[in-house]
Amino acid sequence: MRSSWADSVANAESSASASRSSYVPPHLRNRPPSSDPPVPSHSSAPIAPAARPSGYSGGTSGGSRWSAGSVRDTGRFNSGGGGWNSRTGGWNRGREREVNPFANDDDKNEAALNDQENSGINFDAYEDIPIETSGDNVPAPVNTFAEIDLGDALNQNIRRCKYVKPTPVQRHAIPISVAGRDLMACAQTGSGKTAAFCFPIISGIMKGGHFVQKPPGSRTSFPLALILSPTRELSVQIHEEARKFAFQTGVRVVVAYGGAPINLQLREMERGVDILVATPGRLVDLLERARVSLQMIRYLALDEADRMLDMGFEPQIRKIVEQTDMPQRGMRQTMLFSATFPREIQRLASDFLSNYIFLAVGRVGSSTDLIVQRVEYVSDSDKRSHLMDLLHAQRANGAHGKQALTLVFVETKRGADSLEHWLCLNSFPATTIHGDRTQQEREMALRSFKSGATPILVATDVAARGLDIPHVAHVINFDLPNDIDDYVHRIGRTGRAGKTGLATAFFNENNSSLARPLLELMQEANQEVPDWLSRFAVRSLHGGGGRNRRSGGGARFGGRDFRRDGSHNRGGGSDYYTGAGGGAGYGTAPAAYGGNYGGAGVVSAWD
Ligand SMILES: Nc1ncnc2c1ncn2[C@@H]1O[C@H](COP(=O)(O)OP(=O)(O)OP(=O)(O)O)[C@@H](O)[C@H]1O
Repeated sequence: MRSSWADSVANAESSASASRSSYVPPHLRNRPPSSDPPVPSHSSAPIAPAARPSGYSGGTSGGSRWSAGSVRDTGRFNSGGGGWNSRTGGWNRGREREVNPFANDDDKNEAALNDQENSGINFDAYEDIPIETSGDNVPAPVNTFAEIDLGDALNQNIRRCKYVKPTPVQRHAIPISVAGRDLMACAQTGSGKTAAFCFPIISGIMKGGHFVQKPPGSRTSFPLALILSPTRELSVQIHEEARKFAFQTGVRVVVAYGGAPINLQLREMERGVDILVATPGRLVDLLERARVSLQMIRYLALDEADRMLDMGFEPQIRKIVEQTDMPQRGMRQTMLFSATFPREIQRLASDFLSNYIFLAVGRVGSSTDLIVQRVEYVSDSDKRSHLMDLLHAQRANGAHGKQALTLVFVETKRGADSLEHWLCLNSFPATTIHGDRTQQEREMALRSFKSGATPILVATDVAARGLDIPHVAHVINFDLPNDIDDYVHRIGRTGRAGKTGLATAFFNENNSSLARPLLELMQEANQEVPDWLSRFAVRSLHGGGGRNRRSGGGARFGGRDFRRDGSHNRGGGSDYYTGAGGGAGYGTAPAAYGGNYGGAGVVSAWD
């Protein structure tokens, strides 16, 4: 497990001195020392520097400071000699030892072996999931990892991770990406999307031999792949996973995110970076300091892509993708992944993609039926005592402690602190994660929760997406979100990788607008819907409420590629599915979309 940056600071001196003696600059790692400037290999790459359109790198003198450092280096790259593409043995061929990312997993692996943690994934739960693909010449799915030539080292890591066979999204997405195609993929929470975008990237870099490193003397790094995610914790998690997948492949993965000392991250990057995992804010900072150039990017992955392209992030992402030296679409491979993909976001996302394949595993925006969903009518003033009842019942059932973590979502940061305080006063050890806490506190809270030391985590939406925390048995929506897709992500912190989970929501009049989408979502997942919720849904419909965007819609399997809707390139009109299953009233006003992000006192911890 990754330690917090505070730990890193504490360890920095010792590790720095330990590594100093054995440090080999990246550009010298796998070949005899030479004075030749480095030249990247483009042998099988989809992009050649010469083919890059002019102008996008801002390559004029006095141009954008974003690319100032890299423009100079472009010339150096292009003018150098060859011999740089023969790095196959990875870290161990150099003098620097690669830290074994599985080392801390030894105990966990033992336990996993016993309870068959990963190999015991309940694949039957996924077998009858409907799958939709659209686009030109969609590569055929595979049934086993062995059917795809991912490379020996990566295959070995897949075995180390105890992934016996690919999940449905992996079966479809990996062959598509390995074939070099752009992809917009939507698959349920906890269904293995991280590996679905990491494997093709790692394998592609290994096969291409494109181990570009920065030219000697340059302080600018030139990653080949960029993985962006909306939160610091998710970036850390993707980095941890990717490091496992990339172990001994020669592919080096580095993470950069806000709230942590940038110098440590810069130092890591200076040691070489093939895959950069980052939050957008920190990446912009690195670009502005000219410490990273995106001109060698051949793989771009956006995790939680719909969040990355919503109102809060879209300008930053556009800046990163369209106004830096990153190769244009078609010249790089772009992969977008999420469990939810509203149609209007699909439309925005298509700006970043070229001749892409759309993949939906399950209905777009649906929740998995591995999660038992309960909704209870609780007035605001009763919420605390109701929560207490639930927690007491859990404790009485012995369902508390290390094997059963409870994640409680609230609306505001202040609300999170106050609920945590109250829980602790009532002898329920709790901690919080939200945007007003320092990054060190956030990481400590997450560690304490994961370890079971503090089995209740009170969180704002900063913990809603992507976090893969084993043993979260219960997600409680103490305050429901305004948006049904946020609900889908929140409850998706349980019921992951084939395991079952429980989600309880406290509903009252203040959540009326969510009644209808919630009811539909629950019906679709074969959940028991209380009569009173149906009445709320009907009332909200007649009263003009229930206006809540849906990711898909449709009676049986309505999640689909927006391109299939004949109206997709018509200007104006509703951007929202109405759904064959009686989705009338879902066409929310554009102003409402994303309106719950970043509002005063609401969610502000997005990085
Ligand atoms: N083929 C596999 N076999 C067994 N376990 C797997 C496999 N693929 C992924 N997993 C495990 O499943 C869990 C969920 O994976 P992951 O976090 O990638 O889900 P996700 O689809 O990205 O979820 P979210 O939508 O919440 O971000 C992880 O613990 C991961 O290690």
